[in-house]
This record gives sequence, structure tokens and C-alpha cells, in this order.
Amino acid sequence: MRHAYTVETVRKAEHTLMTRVPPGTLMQRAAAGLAAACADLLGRTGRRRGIYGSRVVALVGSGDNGGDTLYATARLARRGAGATAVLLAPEKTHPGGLAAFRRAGGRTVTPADAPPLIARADLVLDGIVGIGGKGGLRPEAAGLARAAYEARVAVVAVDLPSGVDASTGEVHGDAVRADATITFGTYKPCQLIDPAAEHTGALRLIDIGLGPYLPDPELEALQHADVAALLPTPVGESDKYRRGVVGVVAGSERYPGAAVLAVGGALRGGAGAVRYVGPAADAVIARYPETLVSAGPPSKAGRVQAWVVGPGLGDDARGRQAVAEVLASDVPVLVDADGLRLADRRAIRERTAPTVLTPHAGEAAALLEAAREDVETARLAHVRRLAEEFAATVLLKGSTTLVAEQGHPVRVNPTGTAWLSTAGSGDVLSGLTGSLLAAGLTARDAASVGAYLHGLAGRYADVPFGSHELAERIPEVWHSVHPEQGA
Ligand SMILES: NC(=O)C1=CN([C@@H]2O[C@H](COP(=O)(O)OP(=O)(O)OC[C@H]3O[C@@H](n4cnc5c(N)ncnc54)[C@H](OP(=O)(O)O)[C@@H]3O)[C@@H](O)[C@H]2O)[C@@H](O)CC1
Ligand SMILES: Nc1ncnc2c1ncn2[C@@H]1O[C@H](COP(=O)(O)OP(=O)(O)O)[C@@H](O)[C@H]1O
Ligand SMILES: [K+]
Repeated sequence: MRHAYTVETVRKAEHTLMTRVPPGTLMQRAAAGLAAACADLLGRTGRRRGIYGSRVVALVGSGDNGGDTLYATARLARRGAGATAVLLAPEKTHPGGLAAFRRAGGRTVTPADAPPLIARADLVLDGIVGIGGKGGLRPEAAGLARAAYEARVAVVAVDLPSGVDASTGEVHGDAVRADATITFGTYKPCQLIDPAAEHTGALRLIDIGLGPYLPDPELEALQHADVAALLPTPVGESDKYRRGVVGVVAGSERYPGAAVLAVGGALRGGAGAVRYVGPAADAVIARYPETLVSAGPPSKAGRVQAWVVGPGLGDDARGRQAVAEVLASDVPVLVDADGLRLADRRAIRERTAPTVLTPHAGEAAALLEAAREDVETARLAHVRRLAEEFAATVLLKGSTTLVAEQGHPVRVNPTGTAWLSTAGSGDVLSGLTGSLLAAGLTARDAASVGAYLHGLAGRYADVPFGSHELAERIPEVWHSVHPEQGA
């Protein structure tokens, strides 16, 4: 599991740790890790395939982020790199870092003289601001970031790409675009949540001894081992009912395909059986003959361990009634797509069994009466608000999928690809996640494991793919996560 913390928490932990180690220790740990990571990178990608003779340009701001950068660049200079520091605030530059840099033979220049040096560099270190940054980059710093981007030089962000909001992943104004980010002590939300995560590049954590001083995480991201431990596995005495039956209420005369896609996802999520309820039974059976189908209302369909309601449901009276019946049940319910529009807000809030809502940004905006772009630019705040207002587990889809439930750290999905933004891919996700719910995972685990597997399926599928491909890829994905199971 990867954990991330906001600036406030990082500062508190650092404060405690700093009282227990000699002054300057943490910065030296950070700089040593940073220099080693840059050395690796220069070895692999620099024009000279190594540190000696390489050209390193450090962009140095007024705080400790600039200090880390100067100490690290001094280390590279001592190993033969030609090092230049662009000082954005010469009179406020970290004095110890600057002295070390000069002793190592580094030279300093003004921002005005920097662009040609940046264009010829093998590596640019972004030490403009770290966790002390406020708002987007100031114009002078923004110009340097642009010069590096336009010259296609490799950029390593020190702690985080300067200009992004460390605690929320929001980006207000100009920010550095890094190829790699070397972060210290713990991950920060900006490295995991878009739009800031898009600026981060490859991410590496340097241990500076902060771990014991950090509280419960504010954000977490599952990794393969976490997902493997959560995947449902049939045991000796399992039968289809014990493995869980998932009911799928989806599709309409107009959108039969949504039913097929949701059922396809559900068949791959580990439940023992899939029960389909709705008017698209013929299409479902034609593709997946193992589905149990019924044409009547959900309340007459027989027992299930979890319901999925909404994909392609349309918005007529039948759909509305089906959503109400499902919400009135005493088993976990996942509400997606049209279901989100048809569901009565109070009925969701008053449920005692778990409820998972899976809106994309547009649906989330409608639920919160907010603007879509506000949801997209401040995903963390909005997913938390939804979880609170609806007293539900909320999976907010999009470029970064987030799962929020009150009283728990928000989960960030680390898998996925923009190729998933194709019609019907959300239907597969809802079926898959509902199946995990029926198999007995908690709402939060089902949502985060569903998003994880779905995201990997998108990465495994040959592009460009149609959404039906995603369900077919799940066994392969399952196997990659849990090598003793799956394809
Ligand atoms: N604490 C620790 O134990 C450890 C911390 N470590 C390191 O310290 C970093 C945090 O250092 P920090 O607190 O000095 O803040 P930092 O991010 O360098 O920036 C501060 C200055 O930047 C300026 N500025 C602000 N916004 C700006 C903008 N938009 N555009 C341009 N400039 C802007 C503003 O200056 P102003 O001009 O307003 O006076 C402000 O004072 C952390 O990320 C990590 O790298 C490691 O060594 C490990 C141990
Ligand atoms: N830019 C993106 N990067 C990664 N994943 C994305 C992106 N855009 C959308 N997705 C994913 O694609 C799926 C789309 O779901 P949804 O919006 O419900 O589409 P549909 O309604 O057509 O099924 C979601 O899983 C979402 O997280
Ligand atoms: K930085």
C-alpha cells in the first residue's frame, strides 16, 4: 500500500523527527537520495550515459526545496557533472546549500541567462518550491519551466513538481512538468491525483526516517499485493450461492448493450452467479448463456447478495421503480449511470446496507449541483463531499479514480489509461465491482479492487479497444495480480 499525507501532517511529523536528529540531517538524507536518483537517470538517459561530463542545471527557489537541490547538485558536481544553478531569489537562497554547491565548483546564473543553458542540459532539477509552495509558479519561474518543457530536457522534480498544490492535487496556474519526481519521507496527494499527478512522471520515494512519526494515512493507493489479498477465492466447500449472486438491473430497449457489458463485467468479478433483470435478456443470453435472467421487477427476481443498478436503464417509470426497489433491499447496492439520476437521495442516505455510487465527473457535478470542471479540478474535495452528503461509498471515475468513504482514507486508483474513456467501459466497471460486492468484499474494497482490475484491463487490452474487450481481459489481469489464479 502506498500512503500519502497532506503538507500539514508532513510538517508535524518532520517537526518531531527534527528534534531527534542533528540539525541538517534530514536535508542531507534527502539530498543524498536525490543525487543517487539523478545519477541513475544520467546513467540511463544522459547524452553521455553517466555523470562525468554531463550538464546539470538546477532551478533554485528561496526555500529548503532549493537547499535540497543545491546539496544534491553539489554531489553530482563532485562526481564530474558540469553544474549550473539558476537562482530565483539570490538573496534568500539556502546559504548552506549554496556554499556547498560553490565549493563543489558549481556556477550560478540569473534566470535571464538560463534558457540556452537549459536547452543544452542533460538534466534539469526543479528545486523552485516544494511543500511550501502557494499557487501556481510566479512568472519568472514559469518561464524557466516552459523553457525546459519546450527543449524536451529531462526534468527531475525535487519533492514535487513546483506549482502544483501538494495537498489536493489541484493545479492553479503554471506548474513544472517532470519526467520523474523524487519525493522525501512520504508521498503527497499531488503525486497521485490528477491534474497534478500528470505533472509528476515516474515517482520515487526517498526514506528520510519519517515513517514512525506519521499518523494514519489521509490517502492510500492499493498495490498488487493488497489487491491479491482481497480477491475472492473459491474454497473446497464453495458453491455458486456461497460465492455470491450478483443481480444486474441494467439496459433498456434503447440501450441493450449496457446490460451485456455490465453482465460481462459481473461474470468476471468472482461472484458465483449473475442474475440479470430487465428488458435486454435476449441480448444478454445470446452473449452470456450462463446468466440467470428474469423479466419482472427486481423485487421478484430472487435472492442476490448484491445489486448493480443503472447502466443504460433509461429514465422511464420502469427504471425509476427498479432503482427504488433495489435501494429498498437489505443487500449492498451499486448505483451507476442512469441509476444516479433516478435514485431518491433520501433513500440512499437511509439505507442500512452498504451503497456504492460510481459517478463520472459530470454525474458527480449533477449530484452536488456543482460545475463539472470544478469536480475535475478538485477531485479530492468533491469525492469527499459526495461520500458525506450521501452517506455512501463513492467511486469517482475519470483520469484519476478515487474511492471515498467517511471515516477512512480516500483510496486513489493507481492503474488505468486514458483509453478507458470509451463508451460502455463504465458499465463493465459497475458489473465487475458489483460482483466483488456479492462475493463479500466491503464496499470500499470492492470499489477499489474493481477500479484496479478495470484499469489494468485497459492497459492490457490492445488499443484502440471496445469496452467488451475489458471483461475478456480480466482473467489475465487477475493472474498478473495473483499468479496462482486466473488465466
Ligand atoms: N522540513 C523538513 O524537514 C524537510 C524538508 N525538505 C525540503 O524542504 C521543502 C520545503 O521547504 P520550505 O518549507 O522551505 O518551502 P519551499 O517549498 O522550499 O518553498 C518556500 C518558498 O518558496 C516561495 N514560493 C512559494 N510559492 C511560490 C510560487 N508559487 N512560486 C515561486 N516561489 C514560491 C516562498 O518564498 P517567498 O518568495 O514568498 O518568500 C516560500 O517561502 C520540502 O518540499 C523538501 O524539499 C527536505 O529537505 C527534507 C526535510
Ligand atoms: N482520462 C482518463 N484516464 C483514465 N481513465 C479514464 C479516463 N476517462 C475515463 N476513464 C475511465 O473510463 C471509464 C468510463 O466510464 P464512464 O464515464 O461511466 O463511461 P460509460 O458511461 O461510457 O461507460 C471509467 O472507469 C473512468 O475511470
Ligand atoms: K520542486
